[in-house]
Amino acid sequence: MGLQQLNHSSRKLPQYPTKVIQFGEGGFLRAFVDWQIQQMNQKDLFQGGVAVVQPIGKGMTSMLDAQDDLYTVLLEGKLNGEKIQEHEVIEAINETVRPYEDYQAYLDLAKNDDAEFIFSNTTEAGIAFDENDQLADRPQNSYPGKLTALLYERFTLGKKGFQIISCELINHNGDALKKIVLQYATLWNLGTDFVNWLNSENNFYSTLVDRIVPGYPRDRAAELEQEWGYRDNLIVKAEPFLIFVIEGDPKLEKLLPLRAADLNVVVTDNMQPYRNRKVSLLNGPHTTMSPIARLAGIETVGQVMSDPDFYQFINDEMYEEIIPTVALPQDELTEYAEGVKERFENPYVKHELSSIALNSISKFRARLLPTFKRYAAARHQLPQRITLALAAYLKIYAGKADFAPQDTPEVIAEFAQLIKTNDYIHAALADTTLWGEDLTQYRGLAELVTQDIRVLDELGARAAVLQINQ
Ligand SMILES: NC(=O)c1ccc[n+]([C@@H]2O[C@H](COP(=O)([O-])OP(=O)(O)OC[C@H]3O[C@@H](n4cnc5c(N)ncnc54)[C@H](O)[C@@H]3O)[C@@H](O)[C@H]2O)c1
Ligand SMILES: O=P(O)(O)OC[C@@H](O)[C@@H](O)[C@H](O)[C@H](O)CO
Repeated sequence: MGLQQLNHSSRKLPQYPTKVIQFGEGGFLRAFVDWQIQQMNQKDLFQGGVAVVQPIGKGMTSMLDAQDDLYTVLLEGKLNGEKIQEHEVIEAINETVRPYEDYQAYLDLAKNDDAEFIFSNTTEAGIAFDENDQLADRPQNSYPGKLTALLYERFTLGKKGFQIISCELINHNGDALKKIVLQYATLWNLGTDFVNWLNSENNFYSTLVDRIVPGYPRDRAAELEQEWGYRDNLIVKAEPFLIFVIEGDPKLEKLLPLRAADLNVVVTDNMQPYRNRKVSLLNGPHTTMSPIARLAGIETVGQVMSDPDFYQFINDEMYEEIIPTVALPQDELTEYAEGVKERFENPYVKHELSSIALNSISKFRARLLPTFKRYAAARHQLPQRITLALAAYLKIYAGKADFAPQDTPEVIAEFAQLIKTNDYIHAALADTTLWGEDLTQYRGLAELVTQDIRVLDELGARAAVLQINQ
C-alpha cells in the first residue's frame, strides 16, 4: 500500500495565531527559526504560528501548501559528545503567501494584530536596494522593497510596529536592512511620520545564525518515508547543534522566550566576535572548499574531510590563514575550529558542495575577502589557499568547469561581459561591482590567480592543492 502524504488529515494540530511573518521558505529557516518556534510552542512559551512569504517568484511554498504546511526536520549528528538521530514534524507554519500571485494577500498581513515578529533569510543576495522598486509595484522586486511596502501599510493602518530579526549572513544584517528601508522611505516620499514610526515602533535586530542545514536528504528520503510511514517532499535535514546570537535590547528575551525554551540563544549588545569567528572559520572554509573540491570531482563536505589532501588543505587554511587574522583568544579559536571540523565530518550529514556554491560571488566577498584583506595587510603577502579558491571561482564563472555557476542574474550577466574582455582575469579582479573594491590593487594577486588557473586547467584541482600542501 502506498504511503499517505503528510497533511492535516493525519494530525490533530494546535491552532496558534500568526505571530510571525517570515520572508523565505528555504531549508535553513524551516530547520532553524520554525524549528525553534515549535520548541517554544511545545513548552507553551510562545503559542504562535508563522505566515511564510515567498520572497521571489519561484519557490517552494506551493509544495508546503500541498502538505498543509507540515514538514519533517531530521536532526542527525553529535551534540556535546552525544549521538543524536531524531525527527519531528514541524507544525509552526499556519499559511503561505505568494506576493507574485496575490499581492493583496501579502499586504493584508499588515492587518494582523497578533503579528509581532518578522524573520527573514533571503540569502546574502536578498538585502539589496533596487532603485527601480516603487511603492505602487505589486510586488516590489527586492525583499527590502517588499518589506517597506508592508511596513508602510501597517503604519497607514495605525497599528503597532514589529520586531524585525534578519538572519541573512551579512554583517550587521538588521542595520543593513533598516538602512535600505529608510532609503525607500526617502525614495518613495513616505513622509517623516512614517520614518518616526519606523524608528520608534520597530526594532531591527542584527543576528548571527549557525546550524548546518544540508536540506532535503535526496539519497535517503524514500527509506526515511518508509520508516516514518508517511510521504514528505520537504524533509529538512540539519545538525543538532545551533547557536542564535541576537544583537539588541535584552527585552526581546521576554517577547521571544527562546532561551527559556533551553535553546542556545545569546542576546547581546555586541555580536561581532561571534560573527567573525563563525563566518571566517566555518563559512570561510566552506566557501574555499566548494569550488576547488568540486573541480576535483568531490561532491560533499564529508568527502572533503575524509580526503587526506583536502583535509590538510582546509586544516592549514584554518590554522595558517584564518585564525591568525581573527582578534579573539587563540584557545577559543582553536576550540571553535576543532568543533567546526567535527561538524564538517558529521557522518550523518551529506552536505552538498553544490548547495554551498549558490551565489558564490557574494559569499566570497562576505566570507573570505575580509580574511584575505586582514592577512594581506598583516603579512604583506597573499593567503595562498584563499587565493586558489578565488582562482577556482574565476575558472568556474568563465564557464570552464563541468558544472555551471549558480548565481543571481546580475552576477551571471556581469561575468558574461567580463569573459568578452581581452584580459578576463584582470577585468574580473578589477570589477568593483563584484567585490566592492578593485582586487588588482593587491600586489601580485593577478599574477598568482593567473598561475593558479593555469595549474587548475593543466594539472587539475588536486594538483593545485598538493602544490600548496607541500
Ligand atoms: N543551509 C545552511 O546550512 C545555512 C546555515 C546557516 C545560514 N544559512 C543561510 O541561509 C540562506 C538560505 O539557505 P537555505 O539553505 O535555506 O537555502 P534555500 O535555497 O533553501 O532557500 C533560499 C531562500 O532565499 C530566498 N531567496 C533567494 N534569493 C533571493 C533574493 N535574491 N531575494 C529574496 N529572496 C531570495 C528564496 O526564496 C528562499 O526562500 C543562506 O544563503 C545562508 O545565508 C544557511
Ligand atoms: O547556506 P549558505 O549557502 O549561505 O552557505 C553554505 C554554508 O556555509 C552554510 O550554510 C553553513 O553551513 C551555515 O552557515 C552553518 O551555520
